[in-house]
Amino acid sequence: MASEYKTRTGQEFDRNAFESLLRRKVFLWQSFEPYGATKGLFDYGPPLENLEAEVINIWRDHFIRHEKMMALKCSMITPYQVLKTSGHVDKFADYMCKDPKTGEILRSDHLIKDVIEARLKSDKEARGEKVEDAEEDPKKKKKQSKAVKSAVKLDDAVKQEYEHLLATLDDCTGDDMGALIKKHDIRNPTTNNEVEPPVSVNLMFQTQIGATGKEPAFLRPETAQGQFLSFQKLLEYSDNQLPMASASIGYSFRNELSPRSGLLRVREFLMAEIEHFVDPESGKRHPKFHSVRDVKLPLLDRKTQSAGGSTPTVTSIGEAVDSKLVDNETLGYFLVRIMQFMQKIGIDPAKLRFRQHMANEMAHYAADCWDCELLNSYGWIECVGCADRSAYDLSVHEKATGTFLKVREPLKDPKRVEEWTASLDKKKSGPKLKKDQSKVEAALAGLSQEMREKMSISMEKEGKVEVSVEGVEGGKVELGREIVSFAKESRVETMREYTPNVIEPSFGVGRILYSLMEHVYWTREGDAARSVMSFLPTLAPIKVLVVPLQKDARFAPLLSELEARLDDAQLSYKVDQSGVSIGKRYSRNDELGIPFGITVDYESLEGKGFTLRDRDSTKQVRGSLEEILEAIGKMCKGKEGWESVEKRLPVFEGKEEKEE
Ligand SMILES: Nc1ncnc2c1ncn2[C@@H]1O[C@H](COP(=O)(O)OP(=O)(O)OP(=O)(O)O)[C@@H](O)[C@H]1O
Repeated sequence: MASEYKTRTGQEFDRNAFESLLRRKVFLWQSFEPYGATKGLFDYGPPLENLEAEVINIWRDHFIRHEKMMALKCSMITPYQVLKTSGHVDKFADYMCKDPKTGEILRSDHLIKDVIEARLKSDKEARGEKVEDAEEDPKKKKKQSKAVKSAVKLDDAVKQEYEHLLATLDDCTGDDMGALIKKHDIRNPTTNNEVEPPVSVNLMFQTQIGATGKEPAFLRPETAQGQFLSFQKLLEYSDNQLPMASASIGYSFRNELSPRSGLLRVREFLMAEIEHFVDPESGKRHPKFHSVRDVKLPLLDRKTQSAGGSTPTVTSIGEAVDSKLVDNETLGYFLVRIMQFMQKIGIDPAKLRFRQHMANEMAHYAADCWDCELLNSYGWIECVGCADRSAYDLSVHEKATGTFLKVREPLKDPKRVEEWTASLDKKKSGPKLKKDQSKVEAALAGLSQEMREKMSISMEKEGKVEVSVEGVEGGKVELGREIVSFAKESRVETMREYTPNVIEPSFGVGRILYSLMEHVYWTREGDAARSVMSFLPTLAPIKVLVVPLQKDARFAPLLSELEARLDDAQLSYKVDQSGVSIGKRYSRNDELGIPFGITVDYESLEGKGFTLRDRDSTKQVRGSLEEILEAIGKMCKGKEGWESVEKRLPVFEGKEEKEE
């Protein structure tokens, strides 16, 4: 079946040819190859390492500099207690099923989804309906074809049940999935073996700090927790002013059960995360929202998805926020800025959409959540998650550590408040409560106003109260009026205290890089062997290719001068002096995505300048060294395009391209 996924020039995308280019040009490979390669771990060679650095530079400029964010570098090794409090120890897990005969581990939800989707697809084929095949992962297709060998028509009721099952799979517990696997006879598609019931496996890599083993820790699964725990320092740095945002670029680690699809699901990956802290009572407005109000975005909302649709509606962010489709201005502002970043690095706008999370995909505390998805040959892939984490993280860390993680700001209009107080007479309570004293104090401090009022009435009537205290024998302590007293007091409140809410755009750099590489890949018309990586000049890993026309010692002084000038201009370059034809040299460097080529020829020796070649059009112009360097410099800064250079400098009718 023809792939739905096309290259930028509308050609069929050939994943094998693309992957072979990535290998040939050492963009990336599986880590530790001589030892048999480790799944889910990749090494980047020079082209990809440089590309990543360029993308990160643009990210820093686009977000950190432009939005005045506070860049942070927090530790990757994270104590157990931090991730226990954040909920990762208990909840950051996936269910797996084991094929008992082969030992293969399958992620339970992926297994169910793959098998049920295969059955639905085969039902469509049996009914003679068109099968949409955006997901062209060959491994997945192979699994699907193994799961269902020939087209089988399903009962209407079964079909409906399957569709419902897929829509609610995210809500399933491990036991639910176990029951589904049994009920629908779901087996390992590769072996057709029955699988063992789902078992929950935490995705964090565990380690320990120091040699005693007494301080368990994890490699962080996200950069966010370090940023939350730096909150008070950030607030001080921003002169106690909200909104404020921090940003962190660093590695995260997830022991994925079944890493697959190359860079898309790996075990160690670079994240770029922003935590934007905002006053919840401000309606989460954003001071710069007016500047993006009219920008249109492709939004695939919840309602469309529940009706089985997958086509986004192009809407201005102003309308989307006004209609509450997007919950608030801050979230909306970030969706626009994410799209603008993607455009800046050369992502194909037709292969980008924002998908709203279904209610069952969001964390219980999240107010709204949108993923920026990029289309590549594996389908639509989440590359940036943009979530409203509300006040959850700061609140839980404050509760667990007693550290003040709130904002305190003066009230414009101080107000008189009446409050019930609960005071312990420590001199008298000490001898009675002994080691439980501090626990009782904490329990009294945690009593609500309503509770304090009720207790004051009990105290009045009975002369004693019973207080629930965590960590004491029996969980309760009886306190008499000689020890504790309740009173209604009036005071003037001058400060407001609140826990900020957090909007978090979280970028997976590897997924973006992979999608970008697919988006810029194409082959020259009529010659599938001549592939090109059309990286924008602003982020191409190498900016200039220098090619002397032939191997000739007379070119040496000019080449040295050229290299010195390129170094001076801080332009990365590669000199290709190999013996092959100039056309071949250009062709093989097009695969590295080098946007410009300078040819040194015999006329150059006579002081008649150099030719400058544009990778995408293969057109050439001629100019002096000054003119050429100026043009390249401007194009690499995004200040000028090739079309305008072509108007300024005389076009050169070179014969290099034909000299294959
Ligand atoms: N195993 C992984 N390999 C590569 N990138 C990842 C991986 N897990 C997450 N990411 C990236 O980090 C970003 C933020 O992480 P987040 O926790 O929101 O992902 P997620 O919802 O767990 O992803 P998924 O549902 O695909 O596992 C994702 O949008 C993605 O780009």
